[in-house]
Amino acid sequence: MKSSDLFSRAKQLMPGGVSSPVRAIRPYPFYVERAAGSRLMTVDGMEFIDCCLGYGPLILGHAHPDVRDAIVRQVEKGWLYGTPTPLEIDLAARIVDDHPAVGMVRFVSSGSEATMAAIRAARGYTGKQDIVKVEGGFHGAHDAVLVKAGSGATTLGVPDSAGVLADVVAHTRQVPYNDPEALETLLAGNEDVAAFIVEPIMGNIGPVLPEDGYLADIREITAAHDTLLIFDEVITGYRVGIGGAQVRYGVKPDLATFGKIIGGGLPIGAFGGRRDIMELVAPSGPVYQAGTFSGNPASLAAGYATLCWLHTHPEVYQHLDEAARAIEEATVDAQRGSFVRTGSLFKHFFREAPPRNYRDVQECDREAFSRFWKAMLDAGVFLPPSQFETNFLSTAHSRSDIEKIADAYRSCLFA
Ligand SMILES: Cc1ncc(COP(=O)(O)O)c(C=O)c1O
Ligand SMILES: N[C@H](C=O)CCC(=O)O
Repeated sequence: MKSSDLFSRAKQLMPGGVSSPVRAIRPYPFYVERAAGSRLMTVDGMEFIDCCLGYGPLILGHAHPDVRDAIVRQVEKGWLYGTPTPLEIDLAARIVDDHPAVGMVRFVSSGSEATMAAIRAARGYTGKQDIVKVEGGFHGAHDAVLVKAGSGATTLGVPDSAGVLADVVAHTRQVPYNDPEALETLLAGNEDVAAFIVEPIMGNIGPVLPEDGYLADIREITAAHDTLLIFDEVITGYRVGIGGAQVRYGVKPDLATFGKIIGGGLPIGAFGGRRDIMELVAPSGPVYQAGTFSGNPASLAAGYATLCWLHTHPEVYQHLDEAARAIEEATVDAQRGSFVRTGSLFKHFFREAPPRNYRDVQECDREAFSRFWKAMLDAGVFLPPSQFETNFLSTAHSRSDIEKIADAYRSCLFA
């Protein structure tokens, strides 16, 4: 069956025809039959260079042999036990060793669960009720954070979701990114804030980068007001380097959340941080958190294989950075717009100056982005289909892939 026919059938069976809203490309999404390395192969016989990479987890590309072998080895031994496994100790130790801010970690099944539980732990620890998030920040699809949420929520025009109780979101305050004064003002006027949750590099409207000193400032401000700082590293964890943004920028949050890369492409999430906070999580403490699939052996195996590979090839972060720079160089003469990149995260914004925050990103010319995105697809490059999502590179992108992506940028931006 062709993609168009599959989508017609899917729409009869699933809301919008998809399992996650960002996938509902118009007029219909392409359906993937298989993937390898940097490529996606569709049921229609098309092949695309993939710069979406499952929205970030696949830093080693599709079906990396080490990760595939680890999954197969695990699956041959069974894939759900409902008991502890040695693997979870290995992965926990890896994450704890790599992150000075993380003394203990709990595995869950998604990034959404991780942020939900981290917020609960912060409330349990502080005894305070409110949280602060950044406008345009995306921390998954649970009630407390679906307020001015980035990602698909903004792309589809529902940054404040229907169905979320007003009483719940009354406890979620907002500040603009890159604005430490706004945070200081808010915390000075509200003593009931348990945590400030922030993507250290905004990945769900961007990337939008932290200005010099911003992360250190918010560390200082939150500490001064007895508010916990939560870094949501679901995208940045192992993406911007081993140790994520907290190591890269040298700022220690109280709690951190992970997902994506730590599962090597299988479902996972984790939250961790200071031991005195994490000790409050059940069964050692009263903050309840649980899950049938938490610490799923196949996900742990895929994640551990991915992190081991990154540890034995630390030079890849430099290579990925150079690859993204090569793409940027292809856009230097762009008549309009701005290119933002850090490591293997990159994006061309249809706005004169690089955005500093959500309000800036919303000024982008979305129609121009849509035309550009379609032209890139026609040129054989699949980018996430929104001005509000980050593009990714993987270690599977060859020099020739990067040249093709750069050529496509050149022709599609100037077309
Ligand atoms: C920064 C961030 N936090 C949390 C999430 C939620 O993760 P998941 O989709 O695994 O629930 C995402 C992505 O969706 C994310 O990008
Ligand atoms: N931006 C989201 C995660 O990072 C995209 C994933 C999704 O919503 O399906």
